[in-house]
Amino acid sequence: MRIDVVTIFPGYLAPLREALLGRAIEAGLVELGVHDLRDWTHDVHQAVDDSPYGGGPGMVMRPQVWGEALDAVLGDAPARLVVPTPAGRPFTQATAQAWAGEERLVFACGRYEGIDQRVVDAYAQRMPVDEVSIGDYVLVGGEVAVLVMVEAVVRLLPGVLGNPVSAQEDSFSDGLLEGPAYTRPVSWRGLDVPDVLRSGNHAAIARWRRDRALERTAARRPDLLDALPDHALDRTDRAF
Ligand SMILES: Nc1cc(-c2ccc3ccn(Cc4ccc(CN5CCCC5)cc4)c3c2)n[nH]1
Repeated sequence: MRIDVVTIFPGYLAPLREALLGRAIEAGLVELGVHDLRDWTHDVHQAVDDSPYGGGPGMVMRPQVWGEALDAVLGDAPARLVVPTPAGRPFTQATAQAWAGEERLVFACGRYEGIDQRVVDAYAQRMPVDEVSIGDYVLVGGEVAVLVMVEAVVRLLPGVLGNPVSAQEDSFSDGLLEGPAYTRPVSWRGLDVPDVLRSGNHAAIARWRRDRALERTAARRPDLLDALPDHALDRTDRAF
């Protein structure tokens, strides 16, 4: 997979070259290009923003600069264009799974109050364009959202995770939050590991883990429980 990011703050994307993702890039599992939007300005001030038509607070990013940058970065290769925005469709694990199958992702990081809508509209005429939100809170720009989304997608690529089974067993994969996890020591600051986890009784352990996941999901994310298809809960599960 090739990933390109266009931003006025390329340094914000430096963490993508660290640790697991950095190793995936070095291993050639993913290619990453980070591009400074200002490279496509032609004025001495390198202006990328202007006042909003119709008034309103802040500034909007100019379409011309974005058009030159995206034309240059995209070239002729097909790609999915991703534009983070507070007004986007929710980015979920399902989105990450879907994008993990893409040959190419190009991320357009806005700043100010966002990017002139015609940039999305123009590229949507010739490629898939997703306006996505990573949560119901307002960031200062798209860069942090891109860090989140790239990490969620790249960890799903074959060969990236040391223990691939965990990508399948991710929380949200069975529709529930994952329950508590424990490791040594068996007792720590007066708190003990639940006996069942040391019993060797794998059926009991699986039941206990599912019960904790249901309990936690009911307490923290009842919306996920409501969204579960009927067959997903067995009679024992329905106690929660
Ligand atoms: N999930 C998520 C994604 C983002 C995000 C992504 C890209 C950009 C580019 C610029 N901004 C700042 C920003 C500030 C204010 C407004 C104006 N809107 C009016 C009412 C609520 C806000 C829009 C945009 C981004 C923010 N934030 N949160």
